[in-house]
Amino acid sequence: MSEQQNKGFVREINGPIVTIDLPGIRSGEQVRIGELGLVGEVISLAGREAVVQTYESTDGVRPGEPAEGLGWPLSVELGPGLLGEIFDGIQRPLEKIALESGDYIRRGLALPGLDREKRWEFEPNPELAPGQSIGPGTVLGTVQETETIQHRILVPPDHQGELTELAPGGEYRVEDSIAHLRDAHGHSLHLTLFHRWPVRKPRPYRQRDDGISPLITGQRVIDSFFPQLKGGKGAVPGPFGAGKTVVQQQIARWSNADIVIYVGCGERGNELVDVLESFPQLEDPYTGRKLMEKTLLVANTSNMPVVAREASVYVGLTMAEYYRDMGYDVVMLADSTSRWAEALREVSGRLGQMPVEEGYPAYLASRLAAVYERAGRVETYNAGAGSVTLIGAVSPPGGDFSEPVTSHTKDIIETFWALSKELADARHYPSIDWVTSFSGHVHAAAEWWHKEVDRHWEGRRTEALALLARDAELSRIVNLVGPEALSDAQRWQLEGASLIKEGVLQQSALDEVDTFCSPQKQFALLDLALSTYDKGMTLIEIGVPVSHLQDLPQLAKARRCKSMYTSEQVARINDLAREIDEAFESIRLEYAKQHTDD
Ligand SMILES: Nc1ncnc2c1ncn2[C@@H]1O[C@H](COP(=O)(O)OP(=O)(O)OP(=O)(O)O)[C@@H](O)[C@H]1O
Repeated sequence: MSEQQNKGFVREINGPIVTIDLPGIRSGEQVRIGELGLVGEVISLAGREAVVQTYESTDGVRPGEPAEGLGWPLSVELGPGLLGEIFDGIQRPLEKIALESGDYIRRGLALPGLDREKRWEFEPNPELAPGQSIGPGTVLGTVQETETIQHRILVPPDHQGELTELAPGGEYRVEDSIAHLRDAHGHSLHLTLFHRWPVRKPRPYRQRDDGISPLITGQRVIDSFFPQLKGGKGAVPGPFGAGKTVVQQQIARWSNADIVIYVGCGERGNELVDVLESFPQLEDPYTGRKLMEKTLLVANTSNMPVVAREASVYVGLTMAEYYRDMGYDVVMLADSTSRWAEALREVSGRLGQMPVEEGYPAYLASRLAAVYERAGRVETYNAGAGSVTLIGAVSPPGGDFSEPVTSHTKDIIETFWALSKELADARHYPSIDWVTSFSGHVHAAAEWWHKEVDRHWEGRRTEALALLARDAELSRIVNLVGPEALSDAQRWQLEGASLIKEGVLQQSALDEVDTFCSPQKQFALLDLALSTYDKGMTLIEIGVPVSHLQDLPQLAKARRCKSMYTSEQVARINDLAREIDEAFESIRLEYAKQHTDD
């Protein structure tokens, strides 16, 4: 990327959209606008005039003020020092900004994403020697970025040649040279611990990888009912206050991903504050270290215009792809893609483009698809597997899932966790509706579950969903004609469904024991509910009145045992299943005895 800078001037200002006169400017180029040097990006060109979307408020900028092209597209800095950081939508480190300019970001503030002074202990790759040919993905060495994450310093995707020098082990700053290579034209290039990458250009990889590994989130309704694979695309649509943020935070906190990237995109300030305050306190359940050691946050701050949300998703995605290149499994959470789409709407409106559905531009669907397309499990250049799982929250106005962002998202993703207002109102959390949610990964995930947990997993899941569907039908009858109209078998079906709802699907994020549930415990709870239901039904079929079964104290225990036993105490859940068996057996014997006595 050339660092040559072009100068011009501002012609016209229309909110965040600024027209500049700047000969030689290129489409997509990053620019600085006005005396303040506001950050922007060229979105269209007409001769020497360029239309720029600015990521900072243009209040006070006047025609005639200078405009400057930086010579490179909107890019992020990729290198050690990303983890644990909180960036704004254009990768400015928020904590450092707070130190420099207080709580408010001074407009035009140009702070690099990565700390220039910090020294990192670089360990060169012992298998490399000058004279070797190196290319995209070659590991030049490693840096221990945090206690748990080793940062592999890779040759960037657009570099290839002969290694002429590799720095010895020692402390280096991100701008220090750690290797030299000679390219095919004989030019000597030096490589540092970091490089820049344009955010709108997906990072390349060798090929897609079809390996199967579920993203275990510890949330039963997700893992056991609507599973997500690593590298998959998911959406969490939900009406106001139904629990989107909690679902995303639970995934960030408990999932078995190596790296978590949380992009708070246009959500209300207090929700972001909650994330920013709570994350640094959390512990990673897999390593016992601080969760922030494997996490980075991108947050649109309240003084950034709507348009800035657009960039933040690409900034997050590029960093996610970068860690994927190192062979890590990354989860990126975007909260929310609706607010992101509002930025597209605002820009297209200001450009006078023809609105299509509800004011959104015609390219809404293709932009959404292009964002989600960057997720995936891949074979990296250095032959390992890595993945980016992308999960976007969607906040449809009025909870209407037929609106454009939700409906287009639904066509793109593989996993749809639809939150329901009715369930949230009834305090059934997570309020993921088992009727409207779906996962395209069930059969693939079954392979893993059958091998690692229990070969009855897929069958049990289907039985549970069938019972829940039956419950919905029967509840309609009860609403119409009252419970008296139901037979004992039907009442037991309602009882079985309620065992699944309370004992399996409901899971409080605030319950210390139940907030995370291992796959083994998930299956044990599901099996407990269903085997209780099955055995009860055999008793009902020989004529035992349903009330005899409903009164059993063990049933109440089956509803509560998710919070009584931890993931390490699965054996206790199996003990309870045996206790219920014995109780049913004694009812059967007693009933048989009564009938012989009669
Ligand atoms: N799994 C859960 N366990 C316990 N409580 C929950 C759970 N999910 C949601 N809640 C409750 O619901 C409240 C609202 O959840 P949340 O903030 O995630 O909703 P939201 O859909 O993100 O809201 P908004 O539309 O405002 O963005 C939480 O503060 C919490 O009290």
